[in-house]
Amino acid sequence: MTLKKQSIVVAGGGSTFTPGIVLMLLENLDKFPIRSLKFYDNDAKRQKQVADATEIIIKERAPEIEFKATTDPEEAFTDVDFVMAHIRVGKYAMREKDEKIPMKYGVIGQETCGPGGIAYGMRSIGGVLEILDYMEKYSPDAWMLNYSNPAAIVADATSRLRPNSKIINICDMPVGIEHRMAEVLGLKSRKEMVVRYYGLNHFGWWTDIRDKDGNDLMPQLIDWVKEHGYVTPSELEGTSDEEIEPSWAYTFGKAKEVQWLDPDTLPNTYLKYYFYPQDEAEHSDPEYTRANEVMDHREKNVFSECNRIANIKTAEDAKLVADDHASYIVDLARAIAYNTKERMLLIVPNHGAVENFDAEGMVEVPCIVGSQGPEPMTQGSIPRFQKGLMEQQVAVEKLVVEAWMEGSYQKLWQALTLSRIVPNARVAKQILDDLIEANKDFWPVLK
Ligand SMILES: NC(=O)c1ccc[n+]([C@@H]2O[C@H](COP(=O)([O-])OP(=O)(O)OC[C@H]3O[C@@H](n4cnc5c(N)ncnc54)[C@H](O)[C@@H]3O)[C@@H](O)[C@H]2O)c1
Ligand SMILES: O=P(O)(O)OC[C@H]1O[C@H](O[C@H]2[C@H](O)[C@@H](O)[C@@H](O)O[C@@H]2CO)[C@H](O)[C@@H](O)[C@@H]1O
Ligand SMILES: [Mn+2]
Repeated sequence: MTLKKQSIVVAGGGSTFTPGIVLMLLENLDKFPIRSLKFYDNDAKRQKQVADATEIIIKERAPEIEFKATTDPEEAFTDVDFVMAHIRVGKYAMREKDEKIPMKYGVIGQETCGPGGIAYGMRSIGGVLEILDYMEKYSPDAWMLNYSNPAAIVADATSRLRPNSKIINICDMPVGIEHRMAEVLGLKSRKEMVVRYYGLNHFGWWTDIRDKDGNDLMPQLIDWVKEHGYVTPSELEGTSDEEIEPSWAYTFGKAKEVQWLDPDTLPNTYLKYYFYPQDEAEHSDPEYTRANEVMDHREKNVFSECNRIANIKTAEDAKLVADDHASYIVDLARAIAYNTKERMLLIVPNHGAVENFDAEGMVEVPCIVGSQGPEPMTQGSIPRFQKGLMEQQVAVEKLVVEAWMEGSYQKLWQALTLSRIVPNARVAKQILDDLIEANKDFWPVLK
């Protein structure tokens, strides 16, 4: 059967993750053929560096694909089937502030959790809605597959403000962890596992993991994780060929302490910020946070490699890589384009998938994905511990969205106060007032 050729726009063309997605798209042309690839960004200079390298990569590996990079929404969003979005409103300069401002008050600052995530959410909602609106104006039948963070807040905002839009919010953390689980189990690929999982984004638990024959893999995994977290055997032995930065190594190790809270399940790594916020604050350097690490490593590496490719005019020895992050979004696009019915974890309206949880909460659960989009799979009732945590966290996320919609200072103060990461309402207010000052070019005015 001949597969229909697809037209893609990557929104946030200047993202450090764009080259990985391009490479993954090129590696999958037999399963997901492409006729047109476009980049869209509101920072022409940043995007051009990635685009110049991409132009060379495409010329060498798939010259039949039409490629264009633009800052013009009409040109970008006209005649597309998929928008693959990963924008960062305020870029790393604002991520650094999200992380450092809470630290002034001894509170951990994080990209997607606690006060940092709340600040980022208040910037992202408008940017993501703008892109969604461009898509619906210029290509009303297209789907938007959105990685832009903080995915939990963005997903709640898009489901409330654009309830009929074809947007699916996604996260690569579960597939990143599943990749590690597969290594612990000695499997060739994470795709050999069938999982049950529930939670909010960056706030969830695996309840069941089996191989394709139905054999239960949980006992073996739990035995490993309670001792080593998600550090892999080869990392323990020092024989791993996957490069990992110290902060991620610490996170994967810390997961064991997170797992102890519920010995029957396996947790998402991000729960460490909610269970051990003081440990995280103590472990962080307020002068050099993850944003600094990313700017010094991933951003430098990706942009210097793109610039090198553009200078030597060949990508034959390119050192850019495609990982689970890229394979996940390409698999999702393929599932929709060709009705593959792949089982994938996605962020969707609950509507009963978690039986005893808010029907309007955006939950992360396994879904069967076909040309109509995701069909969530029911995960049953959840225990009181997880339900209590999720009720509190979903209220934080919904209050942020309401604060953005209504321009409400009070609701944002409530959101910060309700976050498990913030110790009390007074500290919440101090952090909020500093965040308002730092975000005056991005947030709606709060009254
Ligand atoms: N959901 C996930 O699991 C997951 C995983 C990895 C990265 N991410 C997210 O992907 C995004 C990109 O991450 P990164 O580290 O590569 O960031 P980055 O800063 O390198 O790239 C983001 C790009 O977005 C552009 N941008 C910002 N606002 C825009 C707007 N309004 N319209 C168009 N373009 C805009 C910037 O100019 C920049 O080029 C972030 O939101 C990050 O949190 C999500
Ligand atoms: O601090 P960063 O920018 O490196 O990462 C923050 C993101 O972390 C998760 O994505 C990881 C992923 O889990 C890992 O397997 C690998 O692919 O790197 C990704 C990005 O570094 C998380 O899911 C994202 O939401 C965060 O933005
Ligand atoms: Mn994520």
